[in-house]
Order: sequence, then structure tokens, then C-alpha cells
Amino acid sequence: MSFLSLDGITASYGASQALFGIDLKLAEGEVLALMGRNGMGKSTTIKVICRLLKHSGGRVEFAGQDIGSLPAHKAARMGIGLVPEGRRCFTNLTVQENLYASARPGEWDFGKVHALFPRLEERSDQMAGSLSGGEQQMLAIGRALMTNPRLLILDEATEGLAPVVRQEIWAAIATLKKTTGLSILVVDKSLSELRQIADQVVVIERGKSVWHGEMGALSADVRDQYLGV
Ligand SMILES: Nc1ncnc2c1ncn2[C@@H]1O[C@H](COP(=O)(O)OP(=O)(O)OP(=O)(O)O)[C@@H](O)[C@H]1O
Repeated sequence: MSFLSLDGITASYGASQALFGIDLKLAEGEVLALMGRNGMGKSTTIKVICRLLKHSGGRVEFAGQDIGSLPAHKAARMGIGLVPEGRRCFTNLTVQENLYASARPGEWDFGKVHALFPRLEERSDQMAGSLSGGEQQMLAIGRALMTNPRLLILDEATEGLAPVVRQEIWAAIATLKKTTGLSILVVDKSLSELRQIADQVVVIERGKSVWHGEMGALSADVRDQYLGV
């Protein structure tokens, strides 16, 4: 049974329709890459999963439950942890306060987050707004982990970061895959890194899911047609 499943999801921003039929399945413990060119509907799909945007049609299930009528805070409480595009940490709180603010009981605590990102321990008392972009990204991931999610969603987690920092973030995601039973949904454009980590891929084109399958089966034709790589 799928841990997360979207079936025929449609959604709009006011009068402007952005999703025209998204189907997606993610099994427990797997990593799914959501791919597609700019503006195709990846972030909108994530908003529907996190209940930040109401869908107009279709069905969204998480952990065996229809979550279509839940508000965002209840979806979060069920175990959906989001690392949003643009990081969005509390810039006027310290690193430690940021982590504390999102903490919920479970195995993820300060110690585990610090072990994953030692830099966050070194910067504990520093204001989040004074961190580098990469450190803020680590903090955003740390914050999501402190909620003790069962599904971690990363929206463009490596965008705009220097190559060496991107590698640190990818290494942390690989560690999460290897050492936890977390299900992970990742939106990113770097195919070479996604290849190392994703089990499944869903490709979105103009608000519709047009291809899904195992990462190893993502052919050059599909890449040419939908990803432009
Ligand atoms: N708040 C909004 N109000 C109106 N339209 C929006 C809003 N957010 C996104 N859209 C539109 O919905 C469509 C899908 O956007 P979305 O951000 O989901 O794409 P994306 O695949 O995540 O793109 P990117 O890779 O550039 O982040 C686009 O046409 C976009 O212009």
C-alpha cells in the first residue's frame, strides 16, 4: 500500500488552474523525485500534499487516511514535514530557538540534528538571519526533522547554493535515506544527484503527471521531452 498517494489532483489559484491531474504514489521508506521544468506545478503539488492549498478535484491520502479536508497544521501533526522553497527560517531567532520552535516528541532531537549537521551546533546561539545560505538550508532541514516527520518533503533544497554546500546537503539526504525509515519526496533539478538517491520519479508537465517509474528507467527520450536535459 502507498504511504502517500495522489489521484487525479486538480487545483487552482483563484481563477487560474495550475494542476490538471496529478497522480503520484510513494511507498514507505522510499525516495521519490518530483521533476519537471519551471512553472509546471511541482511546488503547487507540494502545497496540496501539505494542505497549504485546497485541491478542487481528486484524492490525497497519507498513511491510509484521506487528508483532503485537513488544515495544514493537522497534516503536519500527522507527520508531513516540509522544507519549503526559500528556506523560511525565523531570521530573528537563534539557531537553537528555531529548532526548538518546531520540536515535537520523537527520536529527532537536538543531538540527532547536530550529528547530521555539526555546523548547526557550532552556530547554536547565532541569529538564523546571519547564517550563510547553506547553513540556513541545513537549519530548514533540521527544523523539519525536529517535527519528527514520517514524510519529509524537500522543495528545491539545493537551489542557489555553492557546489560544495550542495554536496553537503545531498550527503545529509543520503544519510537520512540510509539510516532512517523516512519517506522522502524531493523536488530538484539536478538529475545527477537525484540519480544517486531517488527510487522513483514522477515527471510533471503543465500541471499533469506525464511519466512515472523507477529512476533507472528514466530514458533519454523522457528527459529530452519533459526535462530539457
Ligand atoms: N500563488 C500563486 N498564484 C497564482 N499562480 C501561481 C501561484 N503560484 C504558482 N502559480 C502558477 O502555477 C503554476 C505552477 O507553479 P509551481 O510554482 O507549482 O511550479 P514549479 O514546477 O514548482 O516551478 P519552479 O520549478 O519554477 O519552482 C505556474 O503557472 C505558476 O505561475
